[in-house]
Amino acid sequence: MSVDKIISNIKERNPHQPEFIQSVDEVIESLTPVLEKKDIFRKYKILERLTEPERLISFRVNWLDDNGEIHVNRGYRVQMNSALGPFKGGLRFHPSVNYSILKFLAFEQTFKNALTGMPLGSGKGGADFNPKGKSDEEIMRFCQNFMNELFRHMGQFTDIPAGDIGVGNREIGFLFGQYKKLRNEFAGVITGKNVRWGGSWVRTEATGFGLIYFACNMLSTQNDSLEGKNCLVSGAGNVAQHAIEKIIEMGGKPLTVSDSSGFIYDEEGIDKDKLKVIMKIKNEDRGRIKEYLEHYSNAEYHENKDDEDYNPLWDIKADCAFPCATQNEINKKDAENLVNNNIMLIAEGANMPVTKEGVQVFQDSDVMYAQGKASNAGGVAVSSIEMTQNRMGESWSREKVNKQLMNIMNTIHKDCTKAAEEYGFKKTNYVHGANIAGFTRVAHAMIEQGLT
Ligand SMILES: NC(=O)C1=CN([C@@H]2O[C@H](COP(=O)(O)OP(=O)(O)OC[C@H]3O[C@@H](n4cnc5c(N)ncnc54)[C@H](O)[C@@H]3O)[C@@H](O)[C@H]2O)C=CC1
Ligand SMILES: O=C(O)CCC(=O)C(=O)O
Repeated sequence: MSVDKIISNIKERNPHQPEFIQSVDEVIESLTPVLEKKDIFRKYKILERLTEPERLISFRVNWLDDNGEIHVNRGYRVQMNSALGPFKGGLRFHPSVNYSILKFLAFEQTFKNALTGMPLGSGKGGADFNPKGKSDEEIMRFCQNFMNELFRHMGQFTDIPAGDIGVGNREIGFLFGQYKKLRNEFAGVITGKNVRWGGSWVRTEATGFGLIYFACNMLSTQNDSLEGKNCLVSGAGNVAQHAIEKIIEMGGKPLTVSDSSGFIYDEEGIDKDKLKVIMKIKNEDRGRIKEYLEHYSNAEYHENKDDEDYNPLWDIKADCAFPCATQNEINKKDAENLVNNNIMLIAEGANMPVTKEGVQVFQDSDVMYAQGKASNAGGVAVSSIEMTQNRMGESWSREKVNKQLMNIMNTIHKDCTKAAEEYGFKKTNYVHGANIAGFTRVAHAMIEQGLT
């Protein structure tokens, strides 16, 4: 069957799932030469099998709000692919969550987890629950009721969830507590746990730190570094906060931070003290990023407007851009603005933050561009390190884990450049490199394990 026919079949089988189709489309151009060169991948129908989850779970989550009113949400787990290890990937709590979003995330996770070189299958889950404005007690009740069903499908050798948008340290605590209660076992079944009770050092920071380690690798191909570079960062959550922390440590200057209402532009740069303020606003007060102005009135705040067809954050002149908020936050016009303003490097902290048309703009330019599959893989890599520590009953030092994270990001960078070159692409074409390297690793495992 031709590659085109494979793709049209996948589209027909998954109507009304635009994000999922987008994520599949994004890998096709990279994989076409691989599928054409290696018959075996077509014979074993690897692409068809990779795009069909091994298992889809959907369930009702009832919970009581603080006024005693009952609410009903929908919970999900997409168990995507277990060729390389148990299903592994985060949980997202956001009103937009549906099968299309979770299947795109789980599909990307397959490539990403393969790239880490660790024994990790792929999955993703979550609920269409909006944590915004909920009390701690409401969040706890929601997490407990979510786990009342999910626990049946998890296990340290089966499926190990973690956090994602709307699921941070607080939620992981409530989810783990309920799992422990239901199963009567203290096991490494969730990652991102507090270091005081089974978590790993550096897991909280890992995605943001890993992103910046990867970007440093990209810059080093041009004999350059982050020192003195102006950086645009979107998001203000886990990934954005720790990306900013590492940019500062590497001598760069973060200029922006954002949430779903708008963004802050601080021309003088966000330093360590300002980052502490952002962390307090977001992690403790659970407030809006606009509150930054109450502390630093020199900064500018731009409120999102419905009628704007581009995001002015991406039109600020800078050297590097790190989208760390959510999918499709950079459209074609944003991508053109970045390129026209001579951005050097874009590395994704978020999953699929650039639309298909935006990706094309980057691919047609000279800008260095890395997709999240490669550049944000540090989070799941340290999750794997947390799982290893849990199984061994050990707790490794912060320095040891951080060093491993750095080594993993260096290796992913090397593997991407090698795979791109092997198939005749430019060495620094990280899009093709990551897709090919991730695909071939998981494809061989699927073939070797037979048609299960
Ligand atoms: N937490 C992790 O370890 C990993 C997260 N990711 C990805 O990174 C991205 C961010 O995740 P986290 O930081 O964990 O979540 P988070 O919930 O801690 O933070 C998300 C941030 O994005 C902002 N945001 C959400 N929608 C937005 C919008 N439409 N416009 C602007 N800002 C918006 C939120 O206000 C929040 O500040 C997601 O794409 C996630 O899938 C990727 C790899 C690992
Ligand atoms: O650490 C994990 O298992 C999940 C990380 C994740 O959800 C992601 O890489 O997008």
